Amino acid sequence: MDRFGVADGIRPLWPGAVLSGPAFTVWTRPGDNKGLHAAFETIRRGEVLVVNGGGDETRALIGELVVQKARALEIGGIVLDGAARDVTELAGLGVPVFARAVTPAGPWKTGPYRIGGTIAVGGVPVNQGDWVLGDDDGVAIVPADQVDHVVQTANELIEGEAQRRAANQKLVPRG
Ligand SMILES: O=C([O-])CC(=O)C(=O)O
Ligand SMILES: [Mg+2]
Repeated sequence: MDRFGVADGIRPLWPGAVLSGPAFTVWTRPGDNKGLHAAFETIRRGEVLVVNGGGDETRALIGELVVQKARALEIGGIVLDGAARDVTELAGLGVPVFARAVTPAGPWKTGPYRIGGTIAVGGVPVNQGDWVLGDDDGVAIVPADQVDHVVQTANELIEGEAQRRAANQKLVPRG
């Protein structure tokens, strides 16, 4: 995607977290998680909860209890342009969670919020149903209408990288 689509400043909260699934979008007032609880009323198995929390780093939108809910509902994971807490427990729960920051301070729970529609995470636009990918390097968003093209291009890149890897293995020291 010409190096676009990568969410700036959004990091995995535990090593080895891997994420792949369609976006379920939420906008929330910075530091307020009422909209996340509302999202859990309709989000479906495999969908990735993607939240624009205004990039706020001072109040955790989720922690162990919210992620326990996510695990029970078998959602694909959580991506926050905002903060989280309880990171030690998150690693044990195994739900892939990506966020901008970690803070011990909890969230407000009064709203307002919006569910669905176009939001942004890390400066990247996200629509309901866009494909969300995450690993130890960070998060990328693939627009729904580009998924087929990106998968094809990625397979070509994988093939090219296999050739580069094989060529690298043939290198020997000079002199
Ligand atoms: O209190 C909250 O809403 C966030 C939190 O720590 C949890 O989900 O465990
Ligand atoms: Mg907690």
